[in-house]
Amino acid sequence: MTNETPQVLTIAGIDSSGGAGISADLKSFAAQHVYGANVVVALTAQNTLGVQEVLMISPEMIHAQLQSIVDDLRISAVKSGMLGDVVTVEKVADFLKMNEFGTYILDPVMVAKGGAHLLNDKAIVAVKSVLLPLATLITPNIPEAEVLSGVTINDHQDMMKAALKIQKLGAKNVLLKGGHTSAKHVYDYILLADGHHFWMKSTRVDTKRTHGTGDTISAAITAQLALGKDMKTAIISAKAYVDATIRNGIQVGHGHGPLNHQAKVTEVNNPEVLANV
Ligand SMILES: Nc1ncnc2c1ncn2[C@@H]1O[C@H](COP(=O)(O)OP(=O)(O)OP(=O)(O)O)[C@@H](O)[C@H]1O
Ligand SMILES: Cc1ncc(COP(=O)(O)O)c(N)n1
Repeated sequence: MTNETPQVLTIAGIDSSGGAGISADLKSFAAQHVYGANVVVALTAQNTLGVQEVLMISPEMIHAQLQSIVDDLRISAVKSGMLGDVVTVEKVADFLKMNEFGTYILDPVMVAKGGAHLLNDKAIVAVKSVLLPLATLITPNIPEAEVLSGVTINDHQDMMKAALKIQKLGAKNVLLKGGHTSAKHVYDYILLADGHHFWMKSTRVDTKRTHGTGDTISAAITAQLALGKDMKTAIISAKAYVDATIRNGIQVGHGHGPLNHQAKVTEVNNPEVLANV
């Protein structure tokens, strides 16, 4: 057999301005040299200023898309992003249980940068009970980790406490992203399945162009795992990639602009990896 390009799948929403959601995922997959398929669960009328409209796709149409994928493609890793409502969350959970993909990355997208809610309250409960226990890795940001764990996060100790609680809910590995602070450095906390834990530290980029950072890093991790990397290496490599896309910004729109997926990753983008902070 010839060298096959890994095939990965994102299940998420579409952002019409191309910065977040499925658009960010596909750009991130392409940059990691894997083939990306996409199942659309929601259409959003969205730009860098905010989300103007959301249209959920019917459960039947979501089912049909998922079926089309498994009937033909050979998916080795799946990630999910914006899921919107309970029916969609349950559909995704059923699909994951029926097909053993091995790797499932749960990005528990709840609120867009502009403040729009992309997951309703009942669906948050469903994510916690049916999707979280299926996750190889969950990638909450600070507000999402607070909702999932019930821990209010004010410092590094709180991040560790929240990640442990989330792992106890069933996710094997946890990446708690630290973008939502105003400190000079950003610290992401990683708790692995075997209890090993570490921090990734990088210098904060003073920019509003951070639309889709969460989608981009979780998609890059999905791709790296599909390429055969171990969890720690996949996370560090994806972090360097997202750092490059933030640090080499392009000017699009008037609000939270998108990332630059053409950016080259260099030494500068490697995070400091620390056992303790
Ligand atoms: N201003 C910044 N400078 C450098 N790195 C950043 C910055 N903002 C976010 N990051 C990094 O980007 C990644 C995503 O973090 P963040 O906490 O913003 O996730 P998110 O809120 O889910 O993203 P989004 O909602 O925009 O999709 C993390 O690795 C974080 O450290
Ligand atoms: C369809 C879709 N999926 C995810 C996000 C989160 O991204 P961000 O927090 O950067 O707005 C979004 N805005 N839109």
